[in-house]
Amino acid sequence: MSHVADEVPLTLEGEPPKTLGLLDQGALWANLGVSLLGFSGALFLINPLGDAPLSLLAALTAALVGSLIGTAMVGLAAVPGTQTGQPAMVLLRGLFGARLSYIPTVLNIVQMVGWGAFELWVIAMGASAIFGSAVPYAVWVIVAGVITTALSIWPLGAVRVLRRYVTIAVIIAMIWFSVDFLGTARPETGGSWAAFAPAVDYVIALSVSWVPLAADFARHSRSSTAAFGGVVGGYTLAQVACLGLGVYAVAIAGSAAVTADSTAVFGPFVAAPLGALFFAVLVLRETDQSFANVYSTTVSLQNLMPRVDRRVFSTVVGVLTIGIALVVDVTSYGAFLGVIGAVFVPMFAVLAVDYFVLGGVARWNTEEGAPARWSMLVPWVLGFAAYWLTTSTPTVEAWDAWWAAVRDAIGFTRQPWMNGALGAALVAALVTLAVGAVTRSRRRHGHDQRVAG
Ligand SMILES: Nc1nc2[nH]cnc2c(=O)[nH]1
Repeated sequence: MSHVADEVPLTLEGEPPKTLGLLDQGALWANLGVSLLGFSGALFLINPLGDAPLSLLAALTAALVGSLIGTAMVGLAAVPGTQTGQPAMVLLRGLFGARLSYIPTVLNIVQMVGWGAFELWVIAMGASAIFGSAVPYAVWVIVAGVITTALSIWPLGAVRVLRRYVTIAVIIAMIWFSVDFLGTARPETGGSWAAFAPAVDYVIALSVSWVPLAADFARHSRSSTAAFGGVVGGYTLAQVACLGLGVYAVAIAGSAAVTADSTAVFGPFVAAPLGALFFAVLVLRETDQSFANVYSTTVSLQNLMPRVDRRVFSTVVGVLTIGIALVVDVTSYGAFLGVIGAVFVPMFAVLAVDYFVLGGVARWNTEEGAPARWSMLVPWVLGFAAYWLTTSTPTVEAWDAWWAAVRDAIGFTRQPWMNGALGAALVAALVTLAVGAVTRSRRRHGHDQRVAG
């Protein structure tokens, strides 16, 4: 069924090739960890509350701790993909049953298309920072969208290109900018650790946005160790480097300027000696992010329509993300994308506990007729609620006020060290264990009655 040797089969029915080793996974995830969006994100890392800047050491420690916690979750979501050979949304058939898995699948498609469009926007803004206004925004969006679509049609080839050529070019560019920025700037840091927990919170949120697509690539891993190690090692190293560089870039550009316009952070990169050249490497490489999103949308659509050629989906989704990036103000999508973790983090915590702890690995049913498992919705919904009870990320006023009222009603006080993603994962995991214990004791009781009768 495969149209190219060692490529992903065209429909869900083909056997996925297991060709990605630790270096391939590490290269993929290291490239996903360096993001043009991450440079301006350093603003929130250094001063997440707006009035208590961290010291440089505190900020870098928060970047490391938050990345390790976040990527541990992404890594756990990846391993069942390696073991079953199934993409992320198909894995959810084993958790909820085939029909119920369509609900998170549709949500995932909406968020991945949003991320894809957001990435095309940031690529176009990065290119405009290099070339000025001579080339219109729309042209860059279309060029980036076409590259993204091509990469999505040859996904394993794309990962190989990342490993062989792109990673080394990105490392050189990052070192180049580090040497230049360290010589030019003093980071705008304070001396405090007071906002350490909110800074970790922010970095966890950056990392866990990748939870829903981890298995889409891990299904091609040679081993679970390669998948888990590639995610945690590659992404953590790269994200800490990206945020660290961002701290200096924000200092050079001025935090007020970056607060007013996040793309102002690109200025210091372009202004560095040979900066346009090395920044072009980072901008071109950003297509790995839009590719990951478009490809993940493609395989998610195959959970709904398993026999449709994935190249058709990739082309349609590629065109759709181009269209959205051209006509919608994608930055308004940003807030929605930041909080979608509330849906997927508890869901994958339920999956991890059911799969690894409650023996799911031996009975995981990813068939098209997998029966519904309504009981698994309970820990998911409670984990979702726990996210909103514990998070300090503001969203829209009415929604935040509603959750503040719930907190009051149940007498729960949110502490500054609490984290939405961790709270959601913990509650979802514990409730899954409880549901598992009840189900097991019911089954045993039924068995005893049958034996007695
Ligand atoms: N899923 C996803 N998460 C992200 N986090 C930062 N950028 C992205 C992206 O493009 N997709």
